[in-house]
Amino acid sequence: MDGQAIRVKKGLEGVVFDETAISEVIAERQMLLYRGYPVAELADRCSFEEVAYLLLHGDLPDREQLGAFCDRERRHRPIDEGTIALLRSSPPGHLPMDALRTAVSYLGMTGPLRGEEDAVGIVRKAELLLAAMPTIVAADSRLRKGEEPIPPRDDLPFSENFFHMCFGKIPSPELVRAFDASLTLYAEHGFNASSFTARVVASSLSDLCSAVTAAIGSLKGPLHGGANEAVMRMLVEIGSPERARDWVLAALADRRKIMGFGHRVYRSGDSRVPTMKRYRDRVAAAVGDHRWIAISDVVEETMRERTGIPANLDFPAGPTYALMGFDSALFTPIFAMARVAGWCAHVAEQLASNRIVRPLGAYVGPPEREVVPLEERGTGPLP
Ligand SMILES: CC(=O)SCCNC(=O)CCNC(=O)[C@H](O)C(C)(C)COP(=O)(O)OP(=O)(O)OC[C@H]1O[C@@H](n2cnc3c(N)ncnc32)[C@H](O)[C@@H]1OP(=O)(O)O
Ligand SMILES: O=C([O-])CC(=O)C(=O)O
Repeated sequence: MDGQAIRVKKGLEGVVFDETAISEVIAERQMLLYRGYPVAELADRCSFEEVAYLLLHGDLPDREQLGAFCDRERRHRPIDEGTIALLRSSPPGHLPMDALRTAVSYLGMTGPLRGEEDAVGIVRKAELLLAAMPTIVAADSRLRKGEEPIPPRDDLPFSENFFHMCFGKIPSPELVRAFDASLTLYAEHGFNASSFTARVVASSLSDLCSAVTAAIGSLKGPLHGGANEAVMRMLVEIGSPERARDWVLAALADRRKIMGFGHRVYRSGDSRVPTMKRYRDRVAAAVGDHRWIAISDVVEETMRERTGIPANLDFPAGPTYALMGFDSALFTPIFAMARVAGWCAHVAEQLASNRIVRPLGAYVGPPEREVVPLEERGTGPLP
């Protein structure tokens, strides 16, 4: 490389990859804006449908626009027999994130989601994915338990309908509101690993379902979206507030990462945590179960004292979903159901001003060497 010193940016830390008008993370103010609007205000004042519209279409909808958007979303909730058959044939004990990834990939071979992309058509396709993903997640969650899928209803808002498809009933408005707000908080977050993945795939002019399939794969990892499930496994393993401090100290002594803590961009606190905690606490009060909060408080206090590393969104979100009755294996698929709005907005933005993503690597392997023919390499029989 012209003899110049190369500085490798592991994990692309601090690298500005492109411009974006979708969201702004202002870490020093613990602030997150979606297209200029503070996410805490969006979570409190808007439905997830309004927020998804904002991310995909660029501004908050008026009533007419929202009505038309919700009509389209409700119309596209049912999934086809092929997708259901695919879920039915998934191996027993499979992970819901694997089922979701496979089903979205399958959708890319079918009907209106098939084919090439342009920045405008992509938003219509995004609406189809937004509508279909909850149906896939709910159907798979029931099939995994040996239960029949419950078809979506077209007379219910997004969050109510998801509860209906998972449980056959809708919980109290308090729980539905908290769930809806959590979707808003999860919907978008700049150039995080999964959104970056979606943009990289889109940059080769691949199709939307390929980009979203890859993004789901990226989200699944415990350093990213998979952390909300890992948080719950940790809280269950700790079991009681009395055991929490020693558990954390032992994990830190083993140099293990504590799930739901730390962030590449926020160093002094995740903008979304205060809002998510507020909803978590309301849900705990509504269901009368404060066990996970009591353990969480000790974990957080011990982390603050020993490392100064603050919690991220996954820390309060995981136990909130558990209190709502969801299996922990569903937490990351729920994250994906929300983040698909952000992923698709990123794919559209990438395509609107595309250049293929192609960074460099600093080669550290063997220097140039001559190829020795196989007959001269060792003495064993030739295959
Ligand atoms: C919605 C989301 O996706 S938010 C992220 C969810 N992920 C998690 O909660 C998983 C746990 N957290 C982590 O693994 C990390 O903090 C990440 C992946 C989020 C960020 O990673 P990075 O920016 O690369 O930070 P990095 O891992 O270098 O951490 C810096 C230092 O803090 C420590 N640290 C960071 N997070 C944690 C943690 N959760 N527990 C213990 N120590 C931690 C690291 O060990 C490292 O210490 P060192 O300098 O002594 O080696
Ligand atoms: O921004 C990140 O790196 C991870 C995160 O919080 C998110 O994707 O919501």
